[in-house]
Amino acid sequence: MGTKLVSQFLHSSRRAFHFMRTLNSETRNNFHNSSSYYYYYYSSLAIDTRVPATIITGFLGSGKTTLLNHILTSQHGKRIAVIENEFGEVDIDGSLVASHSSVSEDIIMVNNGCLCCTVRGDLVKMLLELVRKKRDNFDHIVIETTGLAKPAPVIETFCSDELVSKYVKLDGVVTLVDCKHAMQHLNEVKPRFVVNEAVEQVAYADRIIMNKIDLVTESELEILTKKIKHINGMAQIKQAKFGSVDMDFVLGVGGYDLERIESEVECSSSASHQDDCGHEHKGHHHDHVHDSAVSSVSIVAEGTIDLDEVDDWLERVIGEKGEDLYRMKGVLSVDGSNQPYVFQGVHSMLDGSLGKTWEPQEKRINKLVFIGRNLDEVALRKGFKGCLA
Ligand SMILES: Nc1nc2c(ncn2[C@@H]2O[C@H](COP(=O)(O)OP(=O)(O)OP(=O)(O)O)[C@@H](O)[C@H]2O)c(=O)[nH]1
Repeated sequence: MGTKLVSQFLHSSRRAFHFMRTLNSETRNNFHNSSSYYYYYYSSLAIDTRVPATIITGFLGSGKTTLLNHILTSQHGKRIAVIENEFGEVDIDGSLVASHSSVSEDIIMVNNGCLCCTVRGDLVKMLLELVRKKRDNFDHIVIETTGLAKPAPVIETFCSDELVSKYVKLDGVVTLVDCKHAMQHLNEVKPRFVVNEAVEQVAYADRIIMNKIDLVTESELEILTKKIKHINGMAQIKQAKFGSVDMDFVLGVGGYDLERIESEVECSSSASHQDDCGHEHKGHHHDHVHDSAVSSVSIVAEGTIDLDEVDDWLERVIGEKGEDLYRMKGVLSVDGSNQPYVFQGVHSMLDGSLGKTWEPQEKRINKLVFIGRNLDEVALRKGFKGCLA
């Protein structure tokens, strides 16, 4: 357990490559009967030919199919394969989508049942079937989940299934929010140990579409935006009517690409609380909305970090909070290195590499964002401070 993977990586090699680490947490055991660390290396210098996949999620009726139709009928030059996930015997959404589609090669696969629980194996099967038999017919996969799906297991499929992650890469999670009804769902108090799907869908998003803005007032939108940013300070947000957003907002997001972490973390941390070096950053997003068990913590701090310390600290945080730690991203200024260390993670899986060399005039600032349940903000800040060189 004492392996210093981050430091080892930096000290032993200057080549940029990724690592993936899986700790022996309860979460991992649920998905993967592995009881030991699992390291996965591959060169980020190699061209990534894997097919990107987008997960569309959002509460019942929030506009997922409407967005899907918009994607299928927009001019983006991509051939899309769709995996639809519907309860019940009649595949209404599948036929809706098909009738709107302008591209004859669209491939639509439907399964009945919930992708997030009973039929996750089906998702793996469908993805593999697509890439094995029809790879030349499409450039991107879009998966529409049911409104009650928990996104975590679907995301985990891309990270933990070796075959899937060999051929398909998760591009991003796009969450539709029904502005008229979201607050009610987000605030719904669930019995202990029961997940609030609406909150989870927001928490895991890389992109959030606040849909149906025609049905609410400006002030309602403002309050809901605060609520959403409190839960997820990492995602980019756009308001829309009938899912009408630019295609580059939903396709080609690179939400899990280490190369994009710097710009993604930039967005989220610029809206953070007072930082650890004592001055404020604009755009406070944490305005104290009702406490929700799921929230974001952003840390912005000058100074350089000791990689061994960060390694230990992240290992501890993941070990203690793995299951409750939904997403994390960071850019770190490493003591003695002219390249930042960038990382991103889902639960106990962590993926990191060296970023592009700091510009001579660039201010080397550490930026980290955590999204999770019952995060201890004070402890996270303190833990990070302890890593400063
Ligand atoms: N007023 C208004 N209605 C919308 C908007 N976007 C979608 N709708 C309508 O909302 C209803 C639900 O939209 P869908 O796209 O089917 O939502 P969904 O998330 O796929 O629904 P489920 O699959 O049942 O979870 C449809 O009648 C849409 O036409 C919007 O921006 N404004």
